[in-house]
Amino acid sequence: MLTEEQILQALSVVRDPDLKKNIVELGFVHNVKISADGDVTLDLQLTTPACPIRDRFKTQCEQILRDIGAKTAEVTLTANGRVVNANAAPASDNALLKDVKRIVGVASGKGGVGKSTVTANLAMALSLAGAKVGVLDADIYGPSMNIMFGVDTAPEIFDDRTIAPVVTKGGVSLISMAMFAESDKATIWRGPMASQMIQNFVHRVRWGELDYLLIDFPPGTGDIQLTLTQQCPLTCAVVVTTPQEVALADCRKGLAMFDSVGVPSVGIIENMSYFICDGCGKRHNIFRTGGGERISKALGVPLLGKVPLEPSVADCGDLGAPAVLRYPNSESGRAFIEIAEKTIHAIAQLEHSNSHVLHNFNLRWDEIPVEA
Ligand SMILES: Nc1ncnc2c1ncn2[C@@H]1O[C@H](COP(=O)(O)OP(=O)(O)OP(=O)(O)O)[C@@H](O)[C@H]1O
Repeated sequence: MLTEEQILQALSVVRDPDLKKNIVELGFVHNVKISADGDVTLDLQLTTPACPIRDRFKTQCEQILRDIGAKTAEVTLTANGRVVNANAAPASDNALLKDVKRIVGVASGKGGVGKSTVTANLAMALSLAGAKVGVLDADIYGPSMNIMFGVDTAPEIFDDRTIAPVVTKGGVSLISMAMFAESDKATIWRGPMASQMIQNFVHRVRWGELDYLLIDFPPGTGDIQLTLTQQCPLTCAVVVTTPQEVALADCRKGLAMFDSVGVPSVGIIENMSYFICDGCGKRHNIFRTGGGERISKALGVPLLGKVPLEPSVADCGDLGAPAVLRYPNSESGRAFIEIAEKTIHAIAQLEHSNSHVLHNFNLRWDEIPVEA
């Protein structure tokens, strides 16, 4: 007669390649039941229903249980307190995107330039202009879109493993990596897991009918970003920068990354361009000026607009409503509205030009000179 101890001992050879520990020490094994006839059932609790190797885990564990003498073995996969159907037929790859008219990647060559802030405000400005808009927060390093939109509800996950986005104030459909992480724990999305998760978000979310789906990219131009450009059927991209030389150099890398995979960049957005003092009303250029124009001219990618550094922009991020919704008449609010109009125009031009690749920088994205 098998014991629970023997079962756990035997299953400890199954390792999670991402977490580099075995499934018993990771606490994945629950509800071990051994019948008088030697039938064994147990639950295997996954960190995500989208675990890329969940089927392999199930097969491997059931085989081990039979090998050590179980008459029959049944492993039930669970995640987030629900049963995961390992054999559920996956939704056909782009089926749920069929009513999404355009997918726009929002990227930055480096972190901290305000890419997420710009994505949230651009989405809201497009929505306020009457478009149906979705946002996929794929910033695996610091998903923050749920905070920026003041959303704290979890999305509904259906039996067929599709997900319903959460609709924010102002009517934007939102899915964020943050909704799938425990808020009090640092979640490290490792390469393959992050990539699988992003694929699920793109292909398993019931986006419904959208005019624009904005994807907030992780900052930088590494492998993850490149994979994302290949996984998402992007219509085009916009790149966010600040006027600083160091940010501009990275902005070129971002543009060249999209170029290298044949995704046209329709514009550059310069954030934190200047500061207007609420005391003296004077405009202060904190960074050097003209950077956005220079890079736009050099690479032939339109500058969609400049957003000032304004406390209300940062405040809205903290308080859960994009500035353009709360202060549409502020300098930054007006800048975001203008940027949204120019983005609509740039995408329409791209669609009418019928050309897939607008630019040819003749630069390898990882070999960009540092000078702007
Ligand atoms: N125009 C602005 N005026 C004032 N504060 C801003 C502005 N743009 C961004 N910020 C603030 O700067 C900080 C960084 O912005 P954000 O998180 O959007 O950057 P990011 O480029 O997405 O960062 P990362 O991708 O590295 O996480 C935030 O605190 C945000 O509120």
